Amino acid sequence: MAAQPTIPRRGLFIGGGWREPSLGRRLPVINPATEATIGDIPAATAEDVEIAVAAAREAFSRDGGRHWSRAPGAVRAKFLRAIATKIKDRKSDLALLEALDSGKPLDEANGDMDDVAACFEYYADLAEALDGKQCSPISLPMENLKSHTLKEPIGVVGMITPWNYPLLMATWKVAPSLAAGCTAVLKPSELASLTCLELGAICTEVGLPPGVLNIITGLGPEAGAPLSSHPDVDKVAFTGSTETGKRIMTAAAQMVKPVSLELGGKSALIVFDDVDIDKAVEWAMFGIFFNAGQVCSATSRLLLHEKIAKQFLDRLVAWTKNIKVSDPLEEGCRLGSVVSEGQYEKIKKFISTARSEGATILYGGAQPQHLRRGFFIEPTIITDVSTSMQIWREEVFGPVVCVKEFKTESEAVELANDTHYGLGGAVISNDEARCERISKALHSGIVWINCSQPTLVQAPWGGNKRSGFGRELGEWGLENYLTVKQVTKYCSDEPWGWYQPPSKL
Ligand SMILES: NC(=O)c1ccc[n+]([C@@H]2O[C@H](COP(=O)([O-])OP(=O)(O)OC[C@H]3O[C@@H](n4cnc5c(N)ncnc54)[C@H](O)[C@@H]3O)[C@@H](O)[C@H]2O)c1
Ligand SMILES: C[N+](C)(C)CCCC=O
Repeated sequence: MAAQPTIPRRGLFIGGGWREPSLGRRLPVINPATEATIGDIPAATAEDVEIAVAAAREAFSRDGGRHWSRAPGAVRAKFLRAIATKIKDRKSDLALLEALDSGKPLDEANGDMDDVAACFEYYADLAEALDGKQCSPISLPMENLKSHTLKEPIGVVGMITPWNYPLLMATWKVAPSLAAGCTAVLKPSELASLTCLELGAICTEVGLPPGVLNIITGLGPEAGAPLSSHPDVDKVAFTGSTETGKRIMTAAAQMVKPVSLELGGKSALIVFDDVDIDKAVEWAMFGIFFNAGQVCSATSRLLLHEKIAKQFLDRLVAWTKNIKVSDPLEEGCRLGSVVSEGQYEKIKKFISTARSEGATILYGGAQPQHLRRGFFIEPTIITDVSTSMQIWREEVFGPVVCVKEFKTESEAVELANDTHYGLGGAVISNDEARCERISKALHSGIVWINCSQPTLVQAPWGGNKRSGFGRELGEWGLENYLTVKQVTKYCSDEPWGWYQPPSKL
């Protein structure tokens, strides 16, 4: 097992320095795998939001923006690359903090840190490329007018993020917004904020100009709500539950403030009868047991062709029994604890409701026998599910998959689309044409073919329907933080000629 680190005691990161929260309150940090309190984080309130937003505004307009918001992208790229380098240098201690804070296996947390560094590097490249995209001419059907566009940073961004990938979800917003020239106030989830606070320490080490990134920790209603409704925040970027997303959107609407919303999901994985069963089983497991199913795009509804359903489920159970469920720091752990007692109780309730509604718990459904402390839930497979059951309709956000059989391709598509969500979807089949058809038929922002979950920083990420709108990652992620200005110039020696000039006396 990895050695337990000392949990750094941090304040709020505002204006390039650390501040105690105005009301002096702190929130406990609980290791969900042991239930032990391992540290605490500051609890920001509206007073702190005020100070953080002012710091971000001052940094945005400092020296007319010469050092940040209007500086060449190449200047900002230098800072983003320096942050990436520090993340890599500190990879093992950041991964350890992430695992202790969230309960995810250390191997997964290490992978997350690689993704964080790659994201900062990717947006460093895009910041540089932005310089070459300025002053793009617009083709016009006349000679006397010339137009071009400027891509400008949207301003001060409020960012509110969840706990399932604490530093990675924050990075998906911080890296592109800083690349664009915005300044930001980040409010990570109160359930897992440690690595985001360490990002503050890294910003200091790389000499990021004060106030460009501010990080305030605290509860949603106390710190998140005043941030989302603050009149001096130009845009709110949110990742979290659909319920909170609605609140954010309502608050932002009062100021006609743009929002991007990355919300929940109930994605389906469709498996046809022409597949290599074991290969497909492993993707089905990765789609729902990775990060204990606490993944917005988790393929939590498994649709099996009736001809292979029995054999598939037998193999799925056999493979699932083989998952190492343990303390996240144990070598080879593949399923850690869920993030908190609240989530643990919520997931158990979903399972008991499924049972009481007539579904069968084919495997799992309880706390593992060998782990009596910590918020662990066995990987759980639920069959005999009908489309009216809660387990089919609602996001569990835990290691729980529900299974249905289908006969035809159109039935599979209909079942997959039978949800208010529209984040992800996946199909496994050896028939390429069928996979193409299904990728077009699924009502979702992401489709995986012959896999589930691989995520690339270059490709757009986001959902339709109640999974939100806007796209993160790739060049779409940068556009989220840019506003396009049209500049039009009259360039003729002739007068405009609409009004009669006054007669000369
Ligand atoms: N679409 C995506 O890319 C994506 C990625 C990760 C997670 N998610 C979704 O996130 C959810 C799990 O995360 P969670 O439990 O942290 O979500 P949550 O909505 O409870 O919390 C998310 C963030 O919002 C804050 N918050 C809570 N109430 C608020 C309020 N009234 N005003 C402003 N901020 C408030 C929280 O403090 C936290 O920082 C799941 O539904 C999951 O699907 C989506
Ligand atoms: C693709 N990842 C890395 C699992 C991240 C998904 C983000 C949403 O939960």
